[in-house]
Formats: sequence, structure tokens, C-alpha cells
Amino acid sequence: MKQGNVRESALEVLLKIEKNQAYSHLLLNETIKKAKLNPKDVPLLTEVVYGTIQFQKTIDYYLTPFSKRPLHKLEKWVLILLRLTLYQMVYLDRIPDHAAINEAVQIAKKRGHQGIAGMVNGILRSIQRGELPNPEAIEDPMEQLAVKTSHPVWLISRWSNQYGTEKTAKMAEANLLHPIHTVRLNTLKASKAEVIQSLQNDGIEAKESKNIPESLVILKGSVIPTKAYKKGWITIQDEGSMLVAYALDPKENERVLDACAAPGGKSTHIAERMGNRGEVVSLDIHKHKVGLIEQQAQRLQLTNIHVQTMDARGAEEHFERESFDRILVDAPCSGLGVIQRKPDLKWTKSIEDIHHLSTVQRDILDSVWPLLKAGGRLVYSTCTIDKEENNKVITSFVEERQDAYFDETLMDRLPESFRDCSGTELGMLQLFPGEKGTDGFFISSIMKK
Ligand SMILES: C[S@@+](CC[C@H](N)C(=O)[O-])C[C@H]1O[C@@H](n2cnc3c(N)ncnc32)[C@H](O)[C@@H]1O
Repeated sequence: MKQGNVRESALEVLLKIEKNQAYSHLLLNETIKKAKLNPKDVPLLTEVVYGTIQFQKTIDYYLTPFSKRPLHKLEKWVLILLRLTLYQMVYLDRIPDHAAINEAVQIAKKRGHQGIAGMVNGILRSIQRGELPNPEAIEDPMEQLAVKTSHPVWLISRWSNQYGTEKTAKMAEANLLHPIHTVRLNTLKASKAEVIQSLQNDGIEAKESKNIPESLVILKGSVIPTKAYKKGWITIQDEGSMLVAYALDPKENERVLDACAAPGGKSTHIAERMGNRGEVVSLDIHKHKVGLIEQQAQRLQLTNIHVQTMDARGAEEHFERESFDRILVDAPCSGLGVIQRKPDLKWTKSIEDIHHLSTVQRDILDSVWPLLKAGGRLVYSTCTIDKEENNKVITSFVEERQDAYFDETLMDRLPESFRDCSGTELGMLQLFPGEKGTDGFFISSIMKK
């Protein structure tokens, strides 16, 4: 199989992503199947697609002085072809520049015409011969940091206002790193040693995590085809998400509500920690997603999870008041803590999304609160680092309720390695990208009087 197909496929996927406004593994897998790519080429395709999205702003900054036409006036496919080629030239050492350029010119000829191929060739050859512009020359400090770390300026300014420029720079740099892959051991079904051995038999290298007792770090490979996964011994989950079940700390035979539960990562963890006893009621607004929770519960052989398709904003009308011992609201959010895994989020999310989501988050909290027993605990979590969706939502909620207060024992329940995190306030923990190797993640715990 010619390598050229990898770049052509990358161009196809990136164009589709641009159209759908979302980076998706499904889209990538579909293209891999359709293009009948050699399995050996799949990692390069993934790397080029992911990297081109991740480094888009920096790449555009590099391209700008070499293109006679402003970049936004180029045909979309030409711009994307230039971006993905520059990504290989700048960020991938193992690909010689001339190989990447030749491939780009061939694709331009095939897709466009001689004129476009000439222009692509001209731009890329002059970049090869010349020098890339240095972002240090950018005067505005927000713009400079945005270009260096390939983030939109509004996001860099917003984080700087919320956390200061130094912390913002660290987070933004961390967002460019490859994420750490972890799986959660199903302690009801297997031991750590058994799982590590079984994964090894299937060619997957895994090691114990130092952060969380039931977490394993996957060093290489996909666990989905393995025996350990199929048998329900493990679940793919980031360590930030694993902390939620610690924060909630459900007991056997309790009744727990997981208000925004799909695809079921946290519901299944909670159910496991309850020893497959008691009841976890798992809601999600999307019917097809509720099916995913059921699939996961089945795979993990958990029988204490009961799913319902429901808008949690209306939950109050469907359940008896004060009928749950614990409630989890793992709310829909902007996802700006998981840019390492989903780089498109930084280009597609907006301030309006954040404003809108914070209202939905508050509405969900208002609706489920009456369902919590007196003395019960509610955990509110998101995978974002934006204060408007995190601290603000939960603080205003608590301040407006006579019967709610922040849980001062939250940090005591978390594994020790998280107790020195920088982002802690009473009853709240903000994990930042790059700090503990987790996603950017927010957890808060409140109690009912
Ligand atoms: C952050 S995800 C939940 C992840 C899940 N807790 C896990 O660990 O696998 C948020 C979920 O909320 C669902 N959702 C969005 N709005 C909702 C609403 N109004 N009521 C219930 N679920 C909602 C989304 O479909 C999405 O699956």
C-alpha cells in the first residue's frame, strides 16, 4: 500500500471533521476501513489527523508569511493539505520534508490542477528553504501564548483571568502532550496481577498506577480487543473520573442516582464499589446513550444498575422526594479539560456554550436536590476547568439553599496522591491538565442538612 494514501486519508478525515465540527474516532475508523489502509499506516494517520488539529493555530502562524493569499481565502482542502504537510515537517522527525512535500504536491495535482499543485509546491519548498516566523515576535502576550500553545486567544485570556498567566501557560502546554491512558480494574472480577498478566498475553503493556489503587496505566496498544476487556475485568477511564466514586463513597445497599450517566463509566464504578448490591439509577437524556450504559453493565456483569432515558431537569417529577442516599451530577459541560484527547474542542466551543451549559448544570442540580435524603451527599463533577461551569455553579447553588453545605471531608476520601493538588477549596477539587497526569476535571461534594 502506497504511503500517499495515508495523507489522502488524513485530508479526507480532516475535511469531514471541519464539516461536522467534531473530531471523532468513529470518523477515523470509518476512513481506515473505507481506504483499506495497511494496519501499519493507522498510527501515522491518527497522529497526522490529531496533530494537525492540535497544532492548527501555530501551523497557520507559520504558514501565513509564505502564502501570497490570506489563508482564509484558500480553498479549504488546500489549506488543510498545507497544514497537515507542515505538521509532518515541523513535528514529525521521522518523515523527511521532501517526502511529505512530494506527497502533498501529488495530492494537489490529483485533487485540483497543475496551478494549485504549483502553488502548494511553491509554499512548501520556500518553507523548507526559509525560516519559520518566531512567535516571540508577537507583541500582545495573550496572542503570543495562544500562538505558541495553539489555543484560541479568547480561551487563553479567559484562563489567564481565572488562574493567572503562569498557570494558563502550563495548562496550555500540557494540553499539547499525548494523554496518559488508564483503565480501571473491576475489583469484583479480577486481581491486578491477573489483569496485568492477561493484558501482557494479548500484547498490551500495563503497569500499576501510583495514584489510585484500582488504576492501571496502559503503556501501549488498545485494550478493546483483549480478553481482560471482553471479560469485564477492566474499564477505560481517566483517573480524574475515577476519583468521583471516591468522592461519592457509596455504601452497599444504598440507593444512588446518577443523573447524567452515559456511557456509564462512573455508574459502573459506583456499582462495583457497592459490591453489585443496592441500586444505581442511571439517567441520560439520550436514548441511544442509555443503551451504552446497559452494554457496559452487562460486560462488567453488574446487575444493580437500572437505566432510564430522562431529562434530569425533570427528574423531580419522576422520583419520590428524599429517596436517594447519594446523587451524582456528572454534568454535560464544555469539556475544556480534555483538550489532550479531543483537540477539536478548543476550536469549536465558545463563550456562549459555556453560558448556556452553566444554566443547564444549575437546572439539573435544582431538579435532583429534592430527591436527596436528609444527611445525604451530592457530588457535582465536570471535565472542564472553567470556573463559570464549576465553582460558580456549585457555590451559587449552595449559597441559595438553606439545607446545603460544602462537605469538608471530601479530600480525606480521595487517594493520598491527590491531597496536595493546587486547585482545592472547601468541598471542591479542580484538577488541571499537566498536574497529576489526569484530564482537567472538577469535583465538588455537598451535603444536605
Ligand atoms: C459528562 S457526560 C457523562 C459521563 C458519564 N457520567 C460517565 O462517566 O460515563 C454527560 C452526559 O449527560 C447527558 N445529558 C446532557 N443533558 C442532560 C440532561 N438534561 N439530563 C440528563 N442527561 C443529560 C449527556 O448525554 C452525556 O451523556
